[in-house]
Amino acid sequence: MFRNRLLTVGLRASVPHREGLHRTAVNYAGARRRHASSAATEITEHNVRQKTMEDLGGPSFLTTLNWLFLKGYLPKTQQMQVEHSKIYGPLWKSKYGPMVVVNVASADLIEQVLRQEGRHPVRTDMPHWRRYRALRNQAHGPLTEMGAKWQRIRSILNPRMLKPQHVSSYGITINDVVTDFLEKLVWLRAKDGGGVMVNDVAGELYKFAFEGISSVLFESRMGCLNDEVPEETQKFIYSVGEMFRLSAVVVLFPQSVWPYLPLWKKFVAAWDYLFKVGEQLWHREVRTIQWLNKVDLHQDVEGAYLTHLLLSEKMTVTEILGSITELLLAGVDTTSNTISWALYQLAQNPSIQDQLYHEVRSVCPGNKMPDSDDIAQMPYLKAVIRETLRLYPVVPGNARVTVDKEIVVGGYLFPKQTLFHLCHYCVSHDENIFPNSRVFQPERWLRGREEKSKQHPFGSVPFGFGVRACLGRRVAELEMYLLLSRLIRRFEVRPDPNGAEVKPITRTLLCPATPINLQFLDRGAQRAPGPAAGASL
Ligand code: HEM
Repeated sequence: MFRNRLLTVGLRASVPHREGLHRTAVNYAGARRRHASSAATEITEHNVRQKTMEDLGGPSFLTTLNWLFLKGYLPKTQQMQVEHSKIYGPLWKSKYGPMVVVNVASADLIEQVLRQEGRHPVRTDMPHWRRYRALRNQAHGPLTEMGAKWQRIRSILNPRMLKPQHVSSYGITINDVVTDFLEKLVWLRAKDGGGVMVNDVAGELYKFAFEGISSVLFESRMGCLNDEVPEETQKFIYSVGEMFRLSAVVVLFPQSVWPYLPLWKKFVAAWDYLFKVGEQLWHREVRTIQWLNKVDLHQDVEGAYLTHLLLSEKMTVTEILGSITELLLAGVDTTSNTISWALYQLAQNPSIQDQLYHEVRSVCPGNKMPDSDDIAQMPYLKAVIRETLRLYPVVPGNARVTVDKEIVVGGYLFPKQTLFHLCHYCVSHDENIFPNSRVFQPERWLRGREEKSKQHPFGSVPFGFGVRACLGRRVAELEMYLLLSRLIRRFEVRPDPNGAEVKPITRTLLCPATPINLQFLDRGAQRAPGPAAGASL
């Protein structure tokens, strides 16, 4: 009874197909394993019947709870994707409380979903994030807005975030942050690491990423890399973590009980703080602009993203605040986790690190600050980041809702409003697409390699695809390239001799389960630049 009720609630979006469900229940009773590759249609005596979502196999809510809580997959849902795809094939449905989710775990099928997106793709309706904004009268940003309003926001935010000539202008600002971060590493290893070791590199990179994105957005420094991190910055960092942690739990409860949950109050408080910081930074920027009299001059201001938004006068203050807060939120853990994993892998693989070092030294010798033109000549550096994002996709699974039309995927017809979960982690570890998939091999991304030419274009799409893909991709890449190239040029990175293997864990994003501690040794002046990697990406 309980199960039936959940099923009914969960399938509310597919009412037109209920009849199909009953028929299917009879036709397929007892069938446990279903594979999307099986025939698209079922041929009966009288007709050919289109398979629908109801025909898909997958775990019940209780089975899912068992996996999450008893089998212990809650912190490693990325691995649950892999295990479930072994049981159910590349397409299956799971139930999470009242939600039914269709999991898609093959590059072909992910391509089918993404290529059928309309003009206004929706990730999920994120009811809890939207409810907060309604409660506090705050505007939606690119992460939470939908439909034509979302498209309008993106059309305003896109140019200065994605156009190469604008993004490369952030290089100087980011290089300043990188300089401070390298000094911070030196300070940390002297202070707590016996002159070599830096503990919890991901935590330090989190501060780097926060400083990096805020300096791009506001052109002002937050002091995250100071010896003593300002209290409000620490609280912002804490609030982001709390908000993500509580998000995953709040959404499991019916919306009607949210206001009565203590965790809802904490969730609201975390968001309040994030918006408060956004507002403070906004005020600071407005004062600077007024001081510089830039508004009167209407000059083209390269650099500060917020200044540009303010001067363009295309958004209201509330809208700018909504967008800036979401950009801050999206731009920190993503970049910092990715660089942490890249360093972790480079430390384990000295020959790969050497190859990267030689490439950087040959393109950018001495203390020259790399810029976008230099980066363009560093295919190996780019391959290192691509491979890191394949092995550790920071967004391990991405949601997509079919809003206004039915679509066919893997031969199954899905109704409007179907919620798809694209299992990127599972696909980017698929041996058929990436041989030796567990091994860190940047070479597989180098042009001219046979493997590269055979790769499926949707085998690893860490920034998403299409019009709703990551807004911060170019800035994130620039940050990661500048930091990694300068860091490897200056230090030789080695693993913690007493450290155990660091595994990934899913806390909304894919993070290191245990702290990553690494040794940073100054590169000897005697090391001569070696040959460049010689390949191109
Ligand atoms: C390694 C770094 C990053 C990775 C791997 C990453 C990945 C992603 C992914 C997978 C999505 C969802 C795309 C989709 O649904 O198709 C996304 C969305 C988004 N990202 Fe990133 N991201 C990164 C860094 C950043 C940074 C630095 C920013 C901010 C400057 C940012 C801002 C956003 C925003 C605003 C969205 C929502 C876009 C929309 O819905 O229109 N991301 N990102």
